[in-house]
Amino acid sequence: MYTIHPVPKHYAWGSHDRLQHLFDLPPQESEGPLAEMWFSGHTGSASMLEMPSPKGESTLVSVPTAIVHDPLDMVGHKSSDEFGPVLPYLFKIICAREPLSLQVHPIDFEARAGFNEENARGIALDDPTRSFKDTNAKNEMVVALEPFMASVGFSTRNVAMKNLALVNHPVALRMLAALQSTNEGEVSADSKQIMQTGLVDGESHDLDQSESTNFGAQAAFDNFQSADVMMPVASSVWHLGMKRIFRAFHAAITAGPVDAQLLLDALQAGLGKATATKQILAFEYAIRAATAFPGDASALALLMMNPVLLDEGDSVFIPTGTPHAYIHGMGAEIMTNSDNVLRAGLTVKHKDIEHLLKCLNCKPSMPIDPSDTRVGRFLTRDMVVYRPHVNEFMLVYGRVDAQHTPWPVLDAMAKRYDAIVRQVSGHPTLPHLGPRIVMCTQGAVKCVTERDTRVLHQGEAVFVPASDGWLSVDPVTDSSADSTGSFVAASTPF
Ligand SMILES: O=P(O)(O)OC[C@H]1O[C@](O)(CO)[C@@H](O)[C@@H]1O
Repeated sequence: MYTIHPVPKHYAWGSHDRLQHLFDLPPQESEGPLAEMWFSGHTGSASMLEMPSPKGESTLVSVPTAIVHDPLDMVGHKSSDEFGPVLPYLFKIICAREPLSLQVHPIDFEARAGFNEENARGIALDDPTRSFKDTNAKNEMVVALEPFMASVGFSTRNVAMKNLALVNHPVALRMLAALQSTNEGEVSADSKQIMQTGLVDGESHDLDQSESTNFGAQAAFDNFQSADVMMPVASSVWHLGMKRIFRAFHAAITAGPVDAQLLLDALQAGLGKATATKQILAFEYAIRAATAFPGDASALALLMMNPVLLDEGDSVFIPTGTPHAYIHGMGAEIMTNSDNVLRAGLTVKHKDIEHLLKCLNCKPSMPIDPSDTRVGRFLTRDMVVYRPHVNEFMLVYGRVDAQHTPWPVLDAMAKRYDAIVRQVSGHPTLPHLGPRIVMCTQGAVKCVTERDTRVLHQGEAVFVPASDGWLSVDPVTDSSADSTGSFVAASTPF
C-alpha cells in the first residue's frame, strides 16, 4: 500500500479550521477557507502516491500515472475490464461552513454532449465558465462525520405548496402558481386571483403595495412558456406534476436578484408559522442560504426540496439529476470519477441553468439512505457499509478499539434496526478487493493486507492496490499509537 496525499480545494464556503485540524496542515497551507480534500485519480486534480523508486527511495507518482503504468496491479482485473485503467471513483472529505451551490450533477449523455460541445467551442478545461470537466455522469454519496445538513431532491407538490403558502414574497407566489399551473403552462384562475390579491387559503399575504400590483399585473397575463421551452426532450412524456415542479423550480432560479431584506423577512415570517419538524428544517435551510447569498431567490427552491439532517454515520445517496444543496457540516463524500457540477444559484461560481434544467429530475422522491437496505448484510462489527446501486464505488465507515468499548454510531444504528444488528457476527475484513483508499479520521488504525502493514494516524491515508489482496483495519495494540481510531475506506463494490 502507498501513502496518498490529498489535493486541497480552497472554495469560499469551506471551513477556516476543521479540515486544517483534521489533516494537521502546516500554517502556510491553512490560510483561507478549506472546503475539500480530494483523494483523486481525476486528471484535473490528481493525488500523489509515495511509491518506491528503482533505487529504493520513495518518489511521488500521480494516481492516474501509476494506474496507467500497471492497471492490473493497481486496480485489478475487474475494475480494468469495466472502467479501463482509471480509478473509477473520486473520494473527498468535505466541510461546509456555509451553504454551497444549489446544483445538479449531469446525467450520462448530457455529460458527454456537454464536454464535447465545450471542447468544440474552445473553452479551456480550467476556464471558470466551463461546466463539464469530463465526460462522466456523477452519482454521489455523502456519509456524515458530524451533524450534516442538506437539501436533497424534490418533496411532494403538497409539501412544497404548504411551505410556499407561508411565504409572503412575489417569487414564492409565482412558484405557487407554477405548482397549480395547467398542463399547457397556463396560470390557473385561482392562482391569478391569489397573485393579484396576495391571498393564499384566505390568508392575507400583505404584499407590499407596489410589489403586489406589479407582480399581480405581470402574473395575470403571464404563463409558464418561458419555463416550458427549457424543459428537456423527455418532458413530452412527463405527467403534469413533474411539469409543475419544473416550472416552480425554474421560477425560483431565474427570478434574478431580489431585495435581500424582503426575502429574509418573508422567510423568517414563514418560519414563525411553520409547524412540522421537516417544515421548520426546510425554512431554516432556506434562511441560511438567503443569509449567505443575500438577494438570491433560488433560496426559495429549498422550500420545495427535502431537508435532510444527518447524524454521524448517516448517509444520503444523490443520483445524477437530483437537485441538492449542502448547507453545513463535515462528511466523507464519494462519487463517480467526475467533477461535473451544474449550478443554479447560491454560488459565486459559474451557473449553467440551461444545462442543469436538461438534467433535472423533477420526480418527487424521498432521500436515499444507502446504509439502510439489506442492513443485516451490511452492518458488521464496528463497521457500517454504504453501498448504493452503482458499480463505481462504496464506502465503509468504521472504528477500531483494542478495548472493545461500544461505538456510538453503531449503537445508534442498533437502536434503529434493533435485533438485526445484534445478530450480525463480527467480520473485521473489508468486503472488497478492488482499488481502495483508507483514511484515518481519528486516533490511529492499523491497515493489514496480505503483503503489507501500515499504521495510520488521524489525517493520514493509504492507497491499497488490488494486488495487496484482502484488507483488514485493526486497532494498534502496542503503545506506539492510540489504541482507538476511526476510518473511512473507499472502494469499488467488488
Ligand atoms: O462547485 P461548488 O458549488 O463549490 O460545489 C462543488 C462541490 O459540490 C459537490 O458536488 C457536492 O454535491 C462536491 O462534490 C463538489 O466538489
